[in-house]
Amino acid sequence: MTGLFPDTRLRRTRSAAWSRAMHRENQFTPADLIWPLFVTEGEAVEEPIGSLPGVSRWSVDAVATRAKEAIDLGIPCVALFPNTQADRRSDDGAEALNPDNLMCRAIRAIRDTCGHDIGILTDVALDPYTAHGQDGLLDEAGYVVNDPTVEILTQQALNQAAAGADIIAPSDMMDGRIGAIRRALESEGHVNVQIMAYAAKYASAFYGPFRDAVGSGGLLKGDKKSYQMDPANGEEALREVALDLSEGADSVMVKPGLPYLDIVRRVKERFEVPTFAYHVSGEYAMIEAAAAAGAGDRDGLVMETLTSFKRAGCTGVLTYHAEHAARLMHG
Ligand SMILES: NCc1[nH]cc(CCC(=O)O)c1CC(=O)O
Ligand SMILES: [Mg+2]
Repeated sequence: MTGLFPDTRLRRTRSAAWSRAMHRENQFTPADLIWPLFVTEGEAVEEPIGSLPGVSRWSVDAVATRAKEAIDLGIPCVALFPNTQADRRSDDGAEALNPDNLMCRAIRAIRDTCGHDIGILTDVALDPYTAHGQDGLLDEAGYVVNDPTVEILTQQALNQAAAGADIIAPSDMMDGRIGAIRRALESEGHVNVQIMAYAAKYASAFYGPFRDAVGSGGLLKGDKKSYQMDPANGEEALREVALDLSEGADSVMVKPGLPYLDIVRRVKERFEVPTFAYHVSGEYAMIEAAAAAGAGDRDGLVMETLTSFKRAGCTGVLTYHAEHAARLMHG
């Protein structure tokens, strides 16, 4: 092991840039990024999102252009989130099953423009389509019912796969949905469509700007604590991950990111499977607010944060900083 001072001086290997580069244990690369894109109606539309400075909603044609840029930046995957018009939302979220909904049109536009040079990840949950902003169906008491929701989510996943999605990412936290979706994908011939399970997703205060972005924030009454996890729990996250893997998840996600790096580390060490983190909207907004207030250097904050995800054991990170970080890495 390590000897004593002065034989051992840990500052020796830090004394020059070449040496620091040589001894660096983790390196974040553009291939570690998943770029989230919000989709809205119209053509040639860019709508800035107030609570997410620097992030916009894009019309379908513009989303395809962004995906092309992702390829040029070496980003392997984009994640799509639709801002469904109010008049297409309903209590049962039926728009999620429409083969011509915003999500499906965006998938097809990206495929037309980019072929198979980029992965398309699609979120499975009903909140962008429900009039009440919850991720599933409600009973009379307003409780989100599990099994009937899983049936709709399964149809939603098939709808996305039929449109050309590569990775189905259920973010709803219903029990049993991974197995149901996997079986349905297999029986419909989508054997190579992956599932990235939002396995350990917490009922977090960091999702606010996202709900503005997809237009469900103002609609949501109450909270999501009857399905998303209690931020106080760690062992339960390992059970969630174990179940999703046993049901056929190809990779798992921990969400949010920074406040849950301990969970990332425990999942990675316990299961040794591809493990992703969702660096969520409120975390992005926090960094942007700090930089805008002069409390830190934006580029430094962004790259240090992304590197911390790698160090914790992440295979990759879904982040609103994806485009900016990729440009920084390309110099
Ligand atoms: N199923 C919805 C969903 N998918 C991704 C996010 C949040 C992502 C973010 O804050 O960036 C949410 C919000 C929620 O659960 O209320
Ligand atoms: Mg679960």
